[in-house]
Amino acid sequence: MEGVSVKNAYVSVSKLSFSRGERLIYDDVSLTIPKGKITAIMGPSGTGKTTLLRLIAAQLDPDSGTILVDGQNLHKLSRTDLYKERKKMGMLFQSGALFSDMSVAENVAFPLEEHTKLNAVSIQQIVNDKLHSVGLRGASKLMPAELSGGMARRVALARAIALDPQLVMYDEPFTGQDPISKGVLVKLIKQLNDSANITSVIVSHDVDESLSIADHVCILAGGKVVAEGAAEEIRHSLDPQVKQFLNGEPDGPVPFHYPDESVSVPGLKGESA
Ligand SMILES: Nc1ncnc2c1ncn2[C@@H]1O[C@H](COP(=O)(O)OP(=O)(O)OP(=O)(O)O)[C@@H](O)[C@H]1O
Repeated sequence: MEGVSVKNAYVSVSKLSFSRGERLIYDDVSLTIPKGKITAIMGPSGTGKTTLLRLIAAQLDPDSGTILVDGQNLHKLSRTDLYKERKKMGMLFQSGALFSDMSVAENVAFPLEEHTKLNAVSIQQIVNDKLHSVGLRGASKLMPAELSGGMARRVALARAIALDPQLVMYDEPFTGQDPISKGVLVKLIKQLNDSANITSVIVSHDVDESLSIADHVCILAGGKVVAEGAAEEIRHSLDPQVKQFLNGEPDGPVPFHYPDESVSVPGLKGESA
């Protein structure tokens, strides 16, 4: 199912290979992230989903293959041009904690102060708008330590969209959130995607939450794309690997164990006994 043709690609990954030391993370992978839609990237732990986001953002370079973002190969750009292009991307990484010594408003203002020449009044207006869009305008003066986990994630989201990005990448946005916060985040991601015509990519283990808003789904395992297509198609897929993943079954075609060369079974590449 690799290399599904999708009209209006915002990100096109073509024949991507990438290794970390001896470990082949991506083996000739092609996939598409459609423009203006929400794409969910799913797959077992350690497959390389975060790595894929870092490759798309050109924080890492492919060993071979190409990644085009809005038609541009970011990996070939000069540092200055790459810096400009990165401003069009918002990233909400798991590790993207708020600055603890800055208020909520100062956190959201930070990218605007770093990357624009806007005056303080304009910055304040944008900060208010962004906080309003995540329902936290009233929290602008609070410090991160005064926020719940769900509120902190929403502030981080307001910061990620401060520069009006065309592409927003969310790495495990729902992790550690209670069901209510998860529901709020799901709605927010969908709302932001639709209202600002953003292209969104969600990397997540939360199958139900991701599938509830995804238009396009890509399931990765063992260095390959095991399934890619419309969310509806994937949900009804009869492919055993897809079913194993969507149903959270520990045993199936996708190995549970991290590859261990010392006990690998001949003929089963990347699978341990
Ligand atoms: N900086 C690094 N140096 C070496 N190996 C790394 C580095 N970062 C990640 N890896 C390895 O690359 C592989 C893919 O990691 P990645 O974080 O992309 O997986 P993931 O699918 O996002 O996992 P999870 O769902 O558990 O977050 C893992 O085997 C990991 O150990």
